[in-house]
Amino acid sequence: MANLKTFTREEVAKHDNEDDLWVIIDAKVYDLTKFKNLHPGGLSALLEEDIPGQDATEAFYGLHRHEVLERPQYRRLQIGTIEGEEPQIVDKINGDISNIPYAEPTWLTPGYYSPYFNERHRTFQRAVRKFFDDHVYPDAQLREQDGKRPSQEVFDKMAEVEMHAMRMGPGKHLQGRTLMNGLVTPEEYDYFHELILSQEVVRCGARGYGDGLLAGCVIGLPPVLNFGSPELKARIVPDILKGKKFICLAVSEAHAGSDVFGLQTTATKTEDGKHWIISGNKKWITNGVFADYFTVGCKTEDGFTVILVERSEGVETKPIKTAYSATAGTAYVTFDKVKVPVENTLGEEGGGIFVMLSNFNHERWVMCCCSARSQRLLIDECMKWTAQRKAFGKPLNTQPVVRAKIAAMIARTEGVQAWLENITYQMNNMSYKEQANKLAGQLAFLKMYSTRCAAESAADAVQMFGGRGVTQTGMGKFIEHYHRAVPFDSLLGGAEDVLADLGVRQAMRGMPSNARL
Ligand code: HEM
Repeated sequence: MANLKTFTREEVAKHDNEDDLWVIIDAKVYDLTKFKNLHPGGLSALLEEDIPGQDATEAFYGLHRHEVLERPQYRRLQIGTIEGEEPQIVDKINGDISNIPYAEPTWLTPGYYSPYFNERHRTFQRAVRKFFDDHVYPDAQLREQDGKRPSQEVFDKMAEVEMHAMRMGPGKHLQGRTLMNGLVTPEEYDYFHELILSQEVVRCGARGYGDGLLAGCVIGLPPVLNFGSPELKARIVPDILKGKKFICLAVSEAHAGSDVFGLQTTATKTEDGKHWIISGNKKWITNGVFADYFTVGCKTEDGFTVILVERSEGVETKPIKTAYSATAGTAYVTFDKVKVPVENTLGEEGGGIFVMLSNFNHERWVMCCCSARSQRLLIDECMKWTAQRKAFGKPLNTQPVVRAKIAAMIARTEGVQAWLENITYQMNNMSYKEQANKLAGQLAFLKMYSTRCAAESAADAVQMFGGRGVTQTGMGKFIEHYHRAVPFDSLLGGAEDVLADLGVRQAMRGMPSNARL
């Protein structure tokens, strides 16, 4: 921007035709003469009577995201600014808090208080957000499009600040590590820190990439950490937490999803009792395409057993095409007589249900963190869009029906986050066993409720964006993506109806036998 000049509006007005075409956008002057034939929106749009030589700010923001002007190839088109005027619309600043009302949870909104988050959490949040904006967001936008695995540099950067370890939650695995360059100690790291981390991941607005960013590890590694032998852990965990090796959870099958007793993958012992022989298939396995390790639910003589399988002879993975990007590495996995040492058994033989159940609460809570945060993106997008987009001569947000949709969206999002923070506070104060007893129902309800809210808000957002809400590029690109990907959240970790029923059955078990109306 070294050669920018200043112009008066009168000077700009002289460049008002096809061969000499300038416009003003937010006090910046653009020369579109050479660009006009390359303009993706066509030449005629630039020659409408109120555009050449004039202020096109309103017309531009009704049709383009601000990020268009941030792209280097378009930034070059700016030749100057208007004398005595300052641009009002700012570029994205990495690490910034959104100033759009309700686009951040209250604890991040200036002037509000929180009983849960302290200054240390806030410092941590600022660093994590800056980290994601600097190192993850650009990769997310690329990979969600090309479907390749998240870049190794991103995994490496995350490992430098111990993010892979932090995403496993508070616990022994953090001991001796320097977390986020020392901004939080392993002893003080709590579930609110983890909530922050999980929620910042989601801000990339790229759902497949979010899962590609080692969601498989978040659900597949805890059984190893909690139930693996010390030797097994010493051998595989360090490389996984460094982002060099990848692990996934392989439970659901073509034959059975939530119904673990219906699983058909079998593990039988060799005659000498030293190995398992595993055969069967697993479906919808997040990160399976690039995983080195598989935490596998198997049918065994004693019932259901969880076994760690390493990628080896007889293991094959094929990508499954889903509604979101291949960057998540969603796989169909087949095990054909795979030989696995019995030392890779996680927990007791026949005790797989306990291993799985102990994982479910944390897994569902992480999903709630993500779902709650992702709904903020809808608010951010819809508040901006309905303010800058005009229909029938007025901004969309002058229509009561649009405001009613936004109201419902905000109310749902605030409700979900408040409930989530309450549960997180319980988790910080309960033992793991108490959590299993008291929070399974709460989390089942919250997850079911959150994903229903998300789907309703996504559908409302599409209505507000119209055709752009179903278009993969341009103004509505995040809405289209969200609306397409939101069913994932409603299925992972248990379908909504299954979770709802689980919660009610738990509540029924807690009914006092002498209760009467
Ligand atoms: C610096 C100036 C401009 C640049 C760099 C630019 C760039 C672009 C780009 C990249 C697109 C593709 C859609 C997207 O990615 O959002 C687009 C679409 C479009 N642009 Fe521009 N544009 C500029 C100015 C204008 C102006 C002044 C108008 C006049 C109103 C205009 C009208 C349109 C229209 C009608 C579309 C199609 C929108 C759609 O498909 O929804 N553009 N422009």
